[in-house]
Amino acid sequence: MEIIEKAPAKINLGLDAIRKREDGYHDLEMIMASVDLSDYVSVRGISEKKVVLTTDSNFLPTDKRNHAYQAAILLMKRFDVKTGVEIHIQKNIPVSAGLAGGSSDCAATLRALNKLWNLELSQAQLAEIGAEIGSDVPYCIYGNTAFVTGRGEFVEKIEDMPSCYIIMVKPKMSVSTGSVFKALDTSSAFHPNIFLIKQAVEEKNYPKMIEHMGNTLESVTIDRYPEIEQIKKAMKKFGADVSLMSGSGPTVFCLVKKENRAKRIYNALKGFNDEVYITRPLKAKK
Ligand SMILES: C[C@@](CO)(OP(=O)(O)O)[C@H](O)COP(=O)(O)OP(=O)(O)OC[C@H]1O[C@@H](n2ccc(N)nc2=O)[C@H](O)[C@@H]1O
Ligand SMILES: Nc1ncnc2c1ncn2[C@@H]1O[C@H](COP(=O)(O)OP(=O)(O)O)[C@@H](O)[C@H]1O
Repeated sequence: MEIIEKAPAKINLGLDAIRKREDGYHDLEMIMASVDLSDYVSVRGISEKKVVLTTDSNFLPTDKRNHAYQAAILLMKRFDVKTGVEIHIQKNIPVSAGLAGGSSDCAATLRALNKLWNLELSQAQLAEIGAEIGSDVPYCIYGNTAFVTGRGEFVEKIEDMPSCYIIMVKPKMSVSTGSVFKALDTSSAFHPNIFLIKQAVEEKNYPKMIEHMGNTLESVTIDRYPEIEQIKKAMKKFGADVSLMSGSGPTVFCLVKKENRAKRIYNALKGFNDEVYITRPLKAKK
């Protein structure tokens, strides 16, 4: 039996890194939203007790460094599964981009294996297991628009973000999340008001949402890669309502309400960037 799970990318509409904790992680407050750009993870049971991972991407490890591989090994050990699995990742989300591609693949693998191995784990249990692999995995188990706190393990589903077009630019460089957090000084950093972004999303108030969107990590990554600021400015110049870096970067996204303007911005950005995507927010299944 083959099971295929969709693994969507996320953007951070708001990210506040509040303080560094004793364990080295940071306490965060985030508004996250899934977008319609997805990897696809397929799993197929095999009789031999092993994990075999393949992918169509040249940029991914296929061994224990892969988050999907780690998910399979963790479930296998914890629930004493006697058989094995072949995992294939169809990769569409850019890697090390601030879009949580690896975490989403991990979450999709957990969901798929929960079905394949009849483990009957709840979303909360899958999220708890996923937190052992990465901070963004619990959110990726739930997906859609959410208010996320702690290290990333507390996830509260909220209303879908207002309908709009999202244009994303992935600059060439890759950014290590750990190195960005290391360079962050929370005492002097900008702290967006996440409560107001959350309120705006709940009220479906697009103007209020874009007014308050912000990301504490943005200036850290921009200090290292000033071209992120240039992309942000270009997006605004071409007519975007708001532009922001996602997560630890380097992907920059902008939002716009009107389709014709979204297409114009996409085409203008394509003129001087190789990797540009036009997409929309994913809607929660009712
Ligand atoms: C910043 C965010 C925002 O959505 O996204 P990305 O830019 O990675 O997409 C996430 O919090 C990233 O989550 P994830 O990529 O899973 O991080 P992890 O593998 O758990 O951690 C990588 C490193 O980032 C730092 N880290 C991560 C999460 C957190 N709350 N505090 C931290 O200080 C730690 O130094 C850790 O060693
Ligand atoms: N399935 C996967 N997809 C993407 N990256 C993965 C995966 N498994 C492990 N990784 C590793 O995780 C790191 C972060 O990748 P990714 O999740 O794409 O970025 P980000 O956390 O910035 O959104 C990279 O070093 C990558 O090699």
